[in-house]
Parts: sequence; structure tokens; C-alpha cells
Amino acid sequence: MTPPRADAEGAGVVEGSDGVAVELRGITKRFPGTLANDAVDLTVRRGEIHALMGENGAGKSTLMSVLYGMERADAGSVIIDGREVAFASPSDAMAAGLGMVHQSFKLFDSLSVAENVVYAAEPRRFGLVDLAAARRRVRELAEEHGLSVDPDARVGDLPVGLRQRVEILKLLHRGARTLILDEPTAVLTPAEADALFAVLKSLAAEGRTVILVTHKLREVLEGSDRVTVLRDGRVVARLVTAETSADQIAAAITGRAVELDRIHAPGTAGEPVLEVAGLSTDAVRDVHLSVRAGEIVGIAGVAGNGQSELVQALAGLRATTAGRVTLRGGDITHASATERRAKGLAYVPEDRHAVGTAPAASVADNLAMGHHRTSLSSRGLLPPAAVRAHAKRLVERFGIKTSSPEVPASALSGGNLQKLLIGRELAHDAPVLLVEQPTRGVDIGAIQTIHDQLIAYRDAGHAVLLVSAELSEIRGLADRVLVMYEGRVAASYTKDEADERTLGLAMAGGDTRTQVKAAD
Ligand SMILES: Nc1ncnc2c1ncn2[C@@H]1O[C@H](COP(=O)(O)OP(=O)(O)OP(=O)(O)O)[C@@H](O)[C@H]1O
Repeated sequence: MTPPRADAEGAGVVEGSDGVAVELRGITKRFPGTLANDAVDLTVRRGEIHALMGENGAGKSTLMSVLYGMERADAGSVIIDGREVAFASPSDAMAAGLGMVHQSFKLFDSLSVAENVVYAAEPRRFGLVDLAAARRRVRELAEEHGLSVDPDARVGDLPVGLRQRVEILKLLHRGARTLILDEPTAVLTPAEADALFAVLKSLAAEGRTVILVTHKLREVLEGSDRVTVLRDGRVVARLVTAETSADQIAAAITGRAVELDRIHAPGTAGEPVLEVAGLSTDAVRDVHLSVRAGEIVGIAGVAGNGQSELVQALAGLRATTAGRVTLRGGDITHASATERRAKGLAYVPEDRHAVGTAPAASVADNLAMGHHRTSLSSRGLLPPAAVRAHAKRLVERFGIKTSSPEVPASALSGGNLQKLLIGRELAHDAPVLLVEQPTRGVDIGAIQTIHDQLIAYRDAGHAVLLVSAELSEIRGLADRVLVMYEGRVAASYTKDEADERTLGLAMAGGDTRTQVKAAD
């Protein structure tokens, strides 16, 4: 691992950069109406795990895009291994030893692990791709870095944690010495996240460098060496992880005290409004549940145990093979998604990009979507003034950071798009809300806002079915908790019973409900 040498005259070599892998000096990047990065300085030492944190829209992704050659800064310099660089594209950044794992992986599902890892940098024999060498290479890299994965597996068949491994192996194959990971644990199970951090720590111990963009305080405290916090495009804190606390980081991020992991008091439940009896789909088996007015029912489970499929079936987006669903007493088992909506079912899907929003439409139009039959509309039409006023209200209520409601939704940062989606669905005031992963990619201050809004929604007498991979979210919000395992509801707990250990065991397939009761 030799850093690139300066040329004979030493041009481009920056003084005082020993032991520094990446240095950004005075990076400024402006978008129309937004100063996304304002003279940002960031120093990342070789061999460290450096967390980059900050509210949604603080400028983290923009800064990483500048570093990785995807965006050109208006001012400032990028220094890699002591040498000033000017990347015109990510391939320049890769050639200088940087590698980025994006939130949506860039892999070919139909190809094998080995083919993906060596893609565009294949070992060749007599001009042909040498697949045997590719397989060997994957095995070597996997062994060297503790990243075991079968070189012959088809990528599309792998769980998300292993697909992420393939991305990392691909970067290592291309010689990346600095890895940038954008919210890498957002879609991982807790066990996969632990495995990822073990890998990152061993890469750092080898002298590689990791830059981690994340909102998760716990993983930053456990897994990083230093933290840089951005707010409104500027650096507001540089912290040594071992010398700081969750509260200090949270205060740096939001500029105020945040109550972390609050457990909300239970609500007062009324009549059942959503009733599910014996529901089955391709991935769900014989589910019985009911959600009452004024109640939040949480569904916990390791990703892939049928939670998403259950909610999709309830939303009318997945075929039901058996069972019966009633909404406020009316049978909706075979109703379309549109009919269910009209009957009072709102839905916040997990995938905000593919199903939830229209990126080219404006923020205001996205917030108005589906409101053609609500008080916003006048004979099925949406008057522009009403759309604007509606957008203004929701932008304020949910703290959606945007230079104007007229910009396209694609200009919003990831977390702000999530706030838009939640805001739009809550504004329907529907008697039943199905919500999946409401705070994925959302900063800690906004998590508090979204949680408060969901509780207020419940207290106004609505029923909420909440699916979340975050146990702290389930415990904080839900009045009752169901755990799904292998497509079934494996256990059901009251708020008091649902401690982290009990839920964790049930999620792993061991229903401890009876033991807990016996011990009481
Ligand atoms: N292409 C663009 N056009 C206009 N504005 C943009 C564009 N990309 C980003 N912005 C704006 O720049 C600011 C910084 O966005 P950025 O995506 O860097 O934030 P972030 O810290 O990564 O947020 P998140 O945590 O939500 O991912 C935001 O106000 C965003 O709306």
C-alpha cells in the first residue's frame, strides 16, 4: 500500500499531510437557492473510521460527491495522500485509491459474485476473461479481509448484507485504500450491521481508511474513531469518539438537546378498525391481527420474515391467497389499492423512491398527490393556491428542508424526501395508516418530530400499523408488539413486556413470551 509519489519537482505535494488519507480544504458547493457546502474543511487520517454526521440536508452527500468526483466544487481543494487532485469523474477518484459503497448497490444480479467483483477490471488469459483467476481472487480477498462469500453464488440470490460485501470486495479488488460508505447499515439487520463493523475495523487495522456517512449514534459510538458534524453546510464539531457521548453528538447535530429513544406512554384504544383473519400471501402465512382506533401496533422482525409482504397485501399491492381483511367493518379482501385508499387506508411504503414519490414533480405536487378526493380539492381538481398553501403547512410541520416548494423532489436530500412522504400520508387523516420504516435515513432531530407526529395521529383516534427494523422505534411508539418470524406472527407482547431482549429472542425464532410470563 504505497501512496502515490509526487513527481520530480514535488508539484502538487501538500505540506504537513503525513498520516492524512483525505483532506478537504474550504469546499464550497452551491445549488440554485442552496449553499450545500460552505467552506468545509475535513481531515481524515489514514487507518481511521471517520463518521460524517449531520441533519438531513446538512451537506454530507454533497461533500462526498465532491470528494468522489461526482460533483465539481465551486471552491476549495481535495488532497489525497498528500497530493492535490482534481477529479473529473468517479473513475479518477478510483484511480487515486478511493472507493464508494452507495446506498443502492451497483451490482449485476444475474452475474456471479466473482464476475461482479472483477467487472471492468477482469483478470485475462490470452485476451479472455479468466474466470478461474477471478474466483481465486475473490477467495484471496475474502480470506485476507474476513469477507467470506461464495464466489459462484448468483448476486441476485444473496441477502443484502452479502451483496454489500460484494461491493466492498469489488472496491478492494480495484485497490481502494479509502472506502466511503453512505448509510451502509440502513438496510441491514442488526447481525449484518455487526458483521459489517467487524470488517470495517479490520480494514482500518490494515491501514485502510473508512469514511462513514450515517445517522445512527450507536454505531458511531461503537465503531468510529472520530466524528465530524455538519450543519447547514458548515462544520460545527470535530469530535474524538472515545471522548464524547451520544448526547454531545446529538446536540452538535441538531443544535438543541434531543431526547433519545423516548418511550411514549400508551394510548387509549377504541374499537377495532383493521381486522385481519388468516391472511396468507406467497410470503405470509395465516396472519391474524387487529388494530384498534387510537392504537399503534408495531411489527418487529428481522428483515425478510414477511413484514413487508404483509403490509403490501394490506395496502392492496400484493395478491392475497387466503384469509379476510376488514376495514371499519367492510370487507376489503379483494379491493384494489385505490379502493382501499378511498375507504380510509393510508400507506407509507418502505421504498420512497420506487413507489412513494415522483422525483421530477415539484415538492408541492408530491405533497398534493392522492389528495384529489380530500378537502384540498375542488370537484376533483387541485387549485394551485390550495396546493401551495398545503405544501407550506407540511413543509413547516415536518421541517422539510427545501429552498422552495416548487423545486423538483429529486433536489431534496434523502431524509427530507422521507419527511415529505410521511407528511403527505398523515395529512390524509385516514382512519388507518400502514407505515413501513418511517425514519429510515432520517436524522435524530427529525426522528423525534416524526415520532411525535405519529403519536399525535394515534391520539387523534387513528389506527396505526407500524413496521420497523429499529427496535427502539417499535418500543418507543407501539402499544402492542407483534413479532414476525418466517412469515407468521410468532409472538405478541404488551408494551410493558416488549423489552429489547424479549423481542430479540422472538425475532430469532425463539418465542419467549411464555417464559417471560412464567418468570413474572
Ligand atoms: N441537485 C441538487 N439540486 C438542488 N439542490 C440540491 C441538489 N442536491 C442537493 N441539494 C440540496 O443541498 C443540500 C444538501 O444536500 P445533501 O444531499 O448533501 O444533504 P445530506 O446531509 O446528505 O442529507 P441526508 O442526510 O438527508 O442524506 C440540501 O438542501 C439539498 O436539498
